[in-house]
Amino acid sequence: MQLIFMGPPGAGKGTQAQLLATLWKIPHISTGDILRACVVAKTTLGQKAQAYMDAGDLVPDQLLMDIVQERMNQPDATAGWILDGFPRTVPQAAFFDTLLCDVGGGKSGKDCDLRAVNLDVPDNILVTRLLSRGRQDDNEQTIRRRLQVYREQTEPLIEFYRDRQQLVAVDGDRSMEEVTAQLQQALSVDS
Ligand SMILES: Nc1ncnc2c1ncn2[C@@H]1O[C@H](COP(=O)(O)OP(=O)(O)OP(=O)(O)O)[C@@H](O)[C@H]1O
Ligand SMILES: Nc1ncnc2c1ncn2[C@@H]1O[C@H](COP(=O)(O)O)[C@@H](O)[C@H]1O
Repeated sequence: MQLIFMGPPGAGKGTQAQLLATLWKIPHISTGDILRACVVAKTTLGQKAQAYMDAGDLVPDQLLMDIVQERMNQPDATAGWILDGFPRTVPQAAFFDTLLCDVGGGKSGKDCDLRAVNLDVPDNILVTRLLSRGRQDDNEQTIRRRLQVYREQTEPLIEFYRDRQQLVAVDGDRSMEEVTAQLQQALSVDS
């Protein structure tokens, strides 16, 4: 199963991806988690990324492409994965198609079983959820910026995947259990 989880900050991507990846025994690959680990470890990458993350801006595409390329080449990523937080820009999505072609024996993202799940949640609910999550980038100013960046740079990917008939739209403004059930149904997996 090759899944991309999309949606605005606070939509529940990480929550659902973690749960379903455990259930389906495939890796949950969160670029945000990878970057936060690099910040904590004070790696060169973490030092480059921190200011962007604290401001609610996207980290430059090239850094993300390097991270994802390395991660997708690890042995546990051969049988499938849930990718959470990537791609987030049109250049990232184009890069990902090429990468899938390289690691997937010549089948590009367009031709493989990739599905892009979009979790839709209204802004007022997102802000409430994020303020109560209380991560370092969950203050009011950064949340507003992340939502703006999402609308400008990431939301266009919904049409990108819809045009390719790979989009699965799910209402994320439900309880966690209801969202999980919707996802299982939409992706036709019972367990
Ligand atoms: N269906 C839900 N109902 C209520 N709260 C939820 C739901 N799903 C997730 N949450 C809570 O909302 C917060 C944000 O969820 P989560 O971290 O999964 O979002 P995300 O889309 O991964 O966000 P980000 O892109 O900012 O990392 C968390 O505190 C989580 O517990
Ligand atoms: N795909 C990405 N492109 C650019 N920047 C990214 C990407 N994924 C994560 N980031 C940065 O990390 C924070 C937190 O990510 P979450 O997915 O919300 O945990 C994000 O605001 C970007 O600065």
